[in-house]
Amino acid sequence: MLEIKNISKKFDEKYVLKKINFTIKKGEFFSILGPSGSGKTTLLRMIAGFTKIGEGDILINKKSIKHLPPEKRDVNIVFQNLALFPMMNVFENVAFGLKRKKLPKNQIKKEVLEILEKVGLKGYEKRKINELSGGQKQRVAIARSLIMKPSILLLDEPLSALDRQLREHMKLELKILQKEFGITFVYITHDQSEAMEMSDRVCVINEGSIDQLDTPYNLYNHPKTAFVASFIGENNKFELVFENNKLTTKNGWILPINQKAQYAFIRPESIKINPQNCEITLKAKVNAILYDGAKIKYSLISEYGDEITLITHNEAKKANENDEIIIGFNKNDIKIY
Ligand SMILES: Nc1ncnc2c1ncn2[C@@H]1O[C@H](COP(=O)(O)OP(=O)(O)OP(=O)(O)O)[C@@H](O)[C@H]1O
Repeated sequence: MLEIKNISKKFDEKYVLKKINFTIKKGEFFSILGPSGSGKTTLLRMIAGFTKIGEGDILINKKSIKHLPPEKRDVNIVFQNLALFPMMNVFENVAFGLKRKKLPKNQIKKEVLEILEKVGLKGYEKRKINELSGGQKQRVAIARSLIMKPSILLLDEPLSALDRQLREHMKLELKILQKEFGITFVYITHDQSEAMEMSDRVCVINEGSIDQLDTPYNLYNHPKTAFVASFIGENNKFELVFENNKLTTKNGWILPINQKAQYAFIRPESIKINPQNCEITLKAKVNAILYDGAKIKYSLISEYGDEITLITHNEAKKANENDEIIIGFNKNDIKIY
């Protein structure tokens, strides 16, 4: 339903977006993920109509929206700073768009009360915005957008101001609301775990270009570039040297791969302690251990001096600090770029 066609954008003679192409399906939870400055907000503002589309076009339901003003685009946006009206109470904030549409008073009341119940704010109608917690403000902002029943809701880092626990909770709530309303979400974030956990598909942007557009599963298991391999999830990264037909790390560990490459990656959970039957084994020393209940993270130094992180999930501790251990993994676990 939303097509981004060959979009490029220059600011001060420098391209911040380069030939961006993708299509978003109706009802999809779609994230645009990238580091700070990669061009995410610029793209979102073009969809919303706040930044002029330079080269390329944007289509909603096959019609170009290039020349439509923001209010005619059937999209709504939840800003990072929420942009709520501080002088109005919760009811008035949520009712704002419907009032502007001049709907009858009793219909506005009915719809506002319905949506407030859905976002868990029943009974908060008369509260002032500054009398709400961060999570409650967030829900008002979302209710205010959802009530307009846009085809597409754009969300620009909407959870970034919340503390960790609330953010975790709101991730789940957002996902549930999105499914319930069946609205297409375009979600901007620099936080890979937010994008991975909530999205149907994620578009990874790096320096203005798409590195990979894929499902969270494929981004994690089949990253197409070294950037995606290091940006998504935890990964062990090795810089490589190719000499005398041998691929080695800078510290001299020879990889069992007869091919030129610049980087190798091995996921921390692919590496085993004291393995039974792994194709590759190395000696390593345990430098430090981080325990968080669900997982244990071991920071190791291999016999060649390479730093390696190993993660086990919900298992008893298998080694202590300063222990000399054997670690192992299979050839398939090594991804090269
Ligand atoms: N109006 C503007 N004039 C000039 N340069 C701009 C303008 N808006 C954005 N830029 C530049 O374009 C680049 C992309 O910015 P953008 O805000 O889209 O990135 P982002 O990925 O959303 O980053 P963040 O996560 O930090 O918000 C940055 O280098 C930024 O400085």
